[in-house]
Order: sequence, then structure tokens, then C-alpha cells
Amino acid sequence: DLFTKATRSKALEAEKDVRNSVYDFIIVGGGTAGCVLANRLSANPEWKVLVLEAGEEENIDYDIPGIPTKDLRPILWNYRTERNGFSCLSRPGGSCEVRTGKVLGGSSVVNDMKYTRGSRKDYDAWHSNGEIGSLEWKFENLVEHFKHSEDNGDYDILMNSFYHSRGGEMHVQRFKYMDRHMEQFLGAFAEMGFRSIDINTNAPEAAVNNQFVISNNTRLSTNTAFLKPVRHRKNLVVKTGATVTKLIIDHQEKAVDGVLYEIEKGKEQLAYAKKDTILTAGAINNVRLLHLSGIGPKEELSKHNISVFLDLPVGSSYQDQVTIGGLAFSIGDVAIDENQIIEDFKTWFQNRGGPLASKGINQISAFIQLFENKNGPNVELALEGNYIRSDKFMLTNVSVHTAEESSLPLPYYNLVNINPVLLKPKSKGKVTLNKRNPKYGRPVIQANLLKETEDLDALVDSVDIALQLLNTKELKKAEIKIAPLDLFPCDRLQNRDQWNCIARHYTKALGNPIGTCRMGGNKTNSVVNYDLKVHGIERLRIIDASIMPTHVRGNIFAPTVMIAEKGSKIMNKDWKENKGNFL
Ligand SMILES: Cc1cc2nc3c(=O)[nH]c(=O)nc-3n(C[C@H](O)[C@H](O)[C@H](O)COP(=O)(O)OP(=O)(O)OC[C@H]3O[C@@H](n4cnc5c(N)ncnc54)[C@H](O)[C@@H]3O)c2cc1C
Repeated sequence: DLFTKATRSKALEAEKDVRNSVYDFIIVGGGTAGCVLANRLSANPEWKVLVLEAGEEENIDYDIPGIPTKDLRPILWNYRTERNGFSCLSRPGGSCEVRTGKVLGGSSVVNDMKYTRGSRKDYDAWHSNGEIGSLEWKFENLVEHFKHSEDNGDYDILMNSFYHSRGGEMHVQRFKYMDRHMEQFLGAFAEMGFRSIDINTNAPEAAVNNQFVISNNTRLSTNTAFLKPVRHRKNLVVKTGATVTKLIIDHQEKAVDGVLYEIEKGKEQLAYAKKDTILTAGAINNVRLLHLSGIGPKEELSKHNISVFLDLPVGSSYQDQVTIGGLAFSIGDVAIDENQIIEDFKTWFQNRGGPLASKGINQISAFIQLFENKNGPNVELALEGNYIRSDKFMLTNVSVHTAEESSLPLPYYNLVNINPVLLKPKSKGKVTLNKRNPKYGRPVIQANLLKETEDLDALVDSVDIALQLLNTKELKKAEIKIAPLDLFPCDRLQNRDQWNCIARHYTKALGNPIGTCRMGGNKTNSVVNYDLKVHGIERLRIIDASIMPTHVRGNIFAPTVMIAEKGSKIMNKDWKENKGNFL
């Protein structure tokens, strides 16, 4: 049994230590999904739950909505895509940054907090006729899982009770602070025919003042919403700074017994799970862990001399949403008073008010539907404020990079970037192990952004729509104009050729990776089944964004929380019905 196995492998350690390292569930990664699962599973006092998170505790500074995400780099994994010759060409090293959180709460501590679910058709496409369990993933069976954790604070939206509810852990609301240019931009979109309706009700198109996952004008990560309130539970153990390096696999039983993890580099510790080990380390780090444990494509693992335990397509089918820099509107000279910013920080800390209790113009986005297809929006025009010193404007054109990286908090800006986000990219890539240092080195991310021409075409088409904003009465009246950006080497080109070039040079990965452990009915093209169990092995599940087969027409924070809710329901049912206890 597991206890004997544990004592055998830790023969020299005290029996008490070994007993303490046996849990019912081990959650690998205290990120977005991990914190939700920790809450739901530890609600059963008979189940002992361990969360192992590589990052540290969440700090209050990350909670201020007005802080730009670039300031959150100390709590990121800092990964980059591989050079490919067709995207990210003018980014440092010809590769794009891939942001993903390394902190308790994971990417929910570093994301933009937007609450979007995508269209029901996106979820319906995940299911496949005739495959056992797949019907469970049709939208009509998922909406309850969205609602379970939702606490919607906007009454106009809450009225639609099929989609929305109150009382869950995750408070969702628009910011109360209205940025000074919001009305103009919403007005301009309205002139172009976009209605302002709840995008989470499968609206085909809309220009919205988004809802965010916030509470009292403060970021609400899944750590704050789900984990902190239950940290006192005696059956829940959370370890931070704990990086899981390998799964402990019983080759005879074809089951996972637990994990090896390191708090100090090179010093491995063991933890055992009687029921399930659950991977929630995200779409990139799950791959590294599985490959190091012998679960992955045979040809990849053999390159590293790792003996193959299960030949599964782990790491393939990597997809990320993508956007481009280079399209920015200048809103004229805006005087910035640094003392005022300091006062605004004080206001935020004193009463969670003022401009820092908002994301400025970033609160607005338009979800647009291109082509004739009537499936729903495929591009989001996401607005983003940025401040450029006015002398830079006068002396020379501003580089795209400068125009993208605000040096001030979001509400202080004189430039509005219009980022067209491709919501359902067709291009796929893969994640594999670092060649020189598989265990600690950055995983190799061949993102293949914009590999498919259809993706490039969609982005360029959406730029045309964004440019129409400049012809609206609202923006003309406000004298909002296109900003003089230095678009080297694309500036000599015209029209579509120019935008094709800009897209290939100033590509941006959104940091919404999915697909590497995709869900499906068979092990040739998927990694987990519809119960989120890894094919061909017992007591191993994957429950996070990596299981999504394709993107939804929105961002993926809310869908990831939904997946964790659904996963916890499946496990509750499985382990209550099958009293399976391995001790
Ligand atoms: C900058 C940015 C902005 C975004 N904005 C939005 C937005 O506004 N709206 C939206 O819907 N989505 C947004 N997203 C996307 C969304 O937040 C994430 O895709 C989603 O939260 C991913 O959840 P996850 O549980 O799969 O992974 P994560 O939340 O990334 O969790 C993985 C966790 O596992 C830990 N971990 C990894 N490896 C190990 C290991 N070996 N051992 C132990 N722990 C490990 C990590 O440190 C991390 O805490 C954004 C993402 C980024 C990066």
C-alpha cells in the first residue's frame, strides 16, 4: 500500500514525517485553477489536501487595478517564444514574451481581470458525438459551473438569470470610476453600430465597458477569493516556493503515487496522494513536468533519453491568442502632475478610490465579427492607455515598443493603443523541454503565432475596422488622431502590405496559452478524457487552461475557473461513489 511504499522510499526518515507527507489530493500549482480546487476539495474535512506552488505569497501591491502588468514581471515565469521568421520579428531576439504568473493565485494575480466567457458555440465545439462523457461539456451543462462561483454586482447584467448569479466567491463588476475618454470611445463605437450589451450572453458583437473580477475596486485573484478564506482548514496544507519536479509513478499499477518537489534547488522532497494528483501548473509548465516524468510524445522524450511511460501528445496543439502593436491614437497633450499621482496612490490605499481604482481606458473593448461567419465575434479590439512624454512626440516618431509600455499607471495616458486580439487563432505550436537543461531551463515554446494566413488576414481586417473609429463624429470632435509611430521596417509599405508587415514584426502573445493537455476521447489526439483523467494512467488528472481544446471567443480566466469548478464536481462524485481508498 501507499504508506508502505512511502516508508520504504524514505527508510531513514522518521515515520511521523512520512505520515505527514501522505495526502488524499495533491494540487500541483496554486494558480487560477489550483486555488479553486483547493477550496472545493478541502471543503470535505475527511480529505487532506496539499497545494504545492512554485511562486511566493501574493502581495497587496499586485491588487491595485491601475498598475500595468509590465510592473508585475518579478512574479512571472518570464518565458519567450522561439524565433520563427514569420512573427515577433521586431521583438527582442525575434521572439515574443509569454507572460504567466509565478505566485500563489498564478496568472489571476497578473492578468487584466476581465470577466469574459466566450460563446456557447465554443464550448459546444469541444464535445464530440459519440464520445463518452463529452456531452457533459456542452454549454447548457457548463453554465451552472460558471454561476456557482459568480457574484455579479451589476444589476442590469444579473437580471439575465440563465447566465448570471450572485453569492459565489468571485465578485464580478464594472469599475465605478469612469475614465474621461470612455464616453467618447463608447460613443464612437455606437456610431459604428456596436451595441453595448453583455458579451457573456453570446452576443454576436458588442462594444462594452467590461466587467472585471474585483472586490471593493481591488483585484480579486483566485487566491484571495477561494484560498485565503479557507487557509485555516486543518485538512489543507499550502506550501509556497515549492516546485514540483517529477511525478512518482507506480509502473506496475500504472498509477501516480505522488510527486517529488523542491523548496531548495537540488533537494528533493516527496509527497504522496492516496486519491488524485492534480496538475494545475498551466499550459506550459504541465508539459515540462509530464515530459520529465516520461509522459509525452515518444520522439520528443527520446531526444532527452527519458524512458517513455506513456506516449501521449502532451505539449502539442499549443495555442495562444495574439495581438499586434502599432495602432495607436493620440489624444493630445495631457499634463501629468506627479504629486497628483502620489495623492491618487494615497487615496487608493486609504479608501480604494480614485483613478487607480480603475483600469482607465483599458476598461473598454469591442468584440467584432469578421467575415460572413455568424458564429460570433472573432476579434476583440482591446483599448489600452499609455503615456509618452510630449517632447518625444515632437522630436521624432515614437517607437512601437515605447508606445506599448506605459511608464505610468494605466489611468494616466495620452495615447490609446487599439490592440486587435485574435480570439480564435488557427495557428498551433508545441511546447517541449529545454534542450540543455530540461529540468530547470525555460521550456521551448514554438508558438507559431500567425503561421496560418487566415490569422494574419483576420488581424489586418480588424485594423481596417479600428481605423474607422477616426471617422466618427465623437473622435473627430475630440480631435483624436492616429499617433506617429515609427513602424520600421514597415513604414515604406502601404495599406494592407504595411499592416501585414506590422503584424509580423510587432506581434504580441497574449499569455492565454491552452491546448497542450487537451481534452478528448482518445489518446492519439488528446491527453485527458472528459473526466479530466490522463489517458492510460490512474490517479492523475489535469484541471486548468491546458485542457481546453480550442479558445473561446473571450479571454480565459473565467473559463479556467469554470473548468476547476467542473473538475471538482467530477472528483467529488468519483471519490464519493467509489470509496476507493488506497490505504
Ligand atoms: C498579462 C496577462 C493578462 C491576462 N488578462 C486576462 C484577462 O483580463 N481576462 C482573462 O480572462 N484572462 C486573462 N489572462 C489569462 C488568464 O488569466 C490565464 O490564462 C489563466 O488564469 C490561466 O490559469 P491556469 O490555472 O491554467 O494557470 P495559472 O494561473 O498560470 O497557474 C499555474 C500555477 O502553477 C504554478 N506552477 C507552475 N509550475 C509549477 C511547478 N512545477 N510546481 C509548482 N507550481 C508550479 C505557477 O507558478 C502558477 O501559480 C491574462 C493572462 C496574462 C498573463
